[in-house]
Amino acid sequence: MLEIDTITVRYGADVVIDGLSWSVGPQAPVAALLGPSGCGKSTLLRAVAGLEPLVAGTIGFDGQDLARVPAHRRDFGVVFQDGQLFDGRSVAANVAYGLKMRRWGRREIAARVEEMLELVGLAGYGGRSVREISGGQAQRVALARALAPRPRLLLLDEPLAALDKLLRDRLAVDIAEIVRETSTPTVIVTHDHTEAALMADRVSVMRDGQIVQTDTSARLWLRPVDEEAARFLGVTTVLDATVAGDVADCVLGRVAVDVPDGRVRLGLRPESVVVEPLSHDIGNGSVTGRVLHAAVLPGGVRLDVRPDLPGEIGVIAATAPSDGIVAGATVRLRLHAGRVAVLGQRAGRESGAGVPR
Ligand SMILES: Nc1ncnc2c1ncn2[C@@H]1O[C@H](COP(=O)(O)OP(=O)(O)OP(=O)(O)O)[C@@H](O)[C@H]1O
Repeated sequence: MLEIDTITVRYGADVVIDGLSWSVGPQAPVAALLGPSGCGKSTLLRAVAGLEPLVAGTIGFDGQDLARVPAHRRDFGVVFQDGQLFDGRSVAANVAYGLKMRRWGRREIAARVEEMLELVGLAGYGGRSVREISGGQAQRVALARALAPRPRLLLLDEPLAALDKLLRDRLAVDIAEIVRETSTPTVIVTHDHTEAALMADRVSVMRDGQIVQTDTSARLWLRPVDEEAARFLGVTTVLDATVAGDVADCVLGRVAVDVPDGRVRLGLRPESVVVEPLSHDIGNGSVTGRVLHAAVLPGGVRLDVRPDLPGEIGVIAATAPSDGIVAGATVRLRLHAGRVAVLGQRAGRESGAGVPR
């Protein structure tokens, strides 16, 4: 569907997209572009939309080179961070906008607007002014407006960034369902991993104007391509380890992994390290440590632990299943198999066994 081939985009002398190639195909029609602020995500999206000129390379859609197709002829729907609704107009007039531009008939427009408002859960809101709706509703209206003309591709630029976390996660799931229901291939730009995982079939990590990794979110968490990607994806500690027969051995003990024998680097998030009471002698080469800080969160306890190890390993972020463990306690650390990332390795062996898909 979407084929981006070695494109370069510049703002003045600054190269923002640098020889980037990327594609979105029918096997994974909802794709997320995930990356830190300023890496070029919006610029890439704007280039696809036809809003930024290319210095080099090509963008094609369904085999057609888009070089000479202006933005309004691409049949792509775009939703920006703040929706950019037409202020002072009604919800229905906003959704109808693209249809009027395309000279749809009155009755067709009315039916399509109603259908779209139903789809985004805003049936009955057509007559309201967009000043009288909430931020979440405004983003739904923006989505309805973008989807109404049946675009060939939907481009979402941080569509939920202005909303609070709870609403964001719920709307992310809703939007993912809506674009699948309408079979609209979609590119979502975000810097939020949860949003990317909730919405997309495939996630591409972007850095300094380049795509550094494309994978399912499950593989991305377990096999980040390098330390920078791992840290961006929530890894807090990186340790050297040696793998022999599907077991990685590191200073914090041993853990099952699914990579070939040899030296590797493990990436640990708080969920990768589980804290047990000292009385649980779990063997397996586990180490002890002292809890520096404990915070009770809805999903368990988040801890900072200083392991009883020589050398410069530093403080480890860890989790405990219940809140009996307090600052000052001496505890045992256990690595959680299946939640430890291995850096710079492709997932699994031939079968990829043991790696969630
Ligand atoms: N119109 C512009 N003129 C000059 N420089 C720009 C322009 N738009 C963006 N840039 C610069 O290009 C780089 C990439 O910006 P872009 O908005 O694509 O990043 P992003 O990954 O989408 O960031 P964010 O997540 O903060 O929106 C940044 O350094 C930015 O300052």
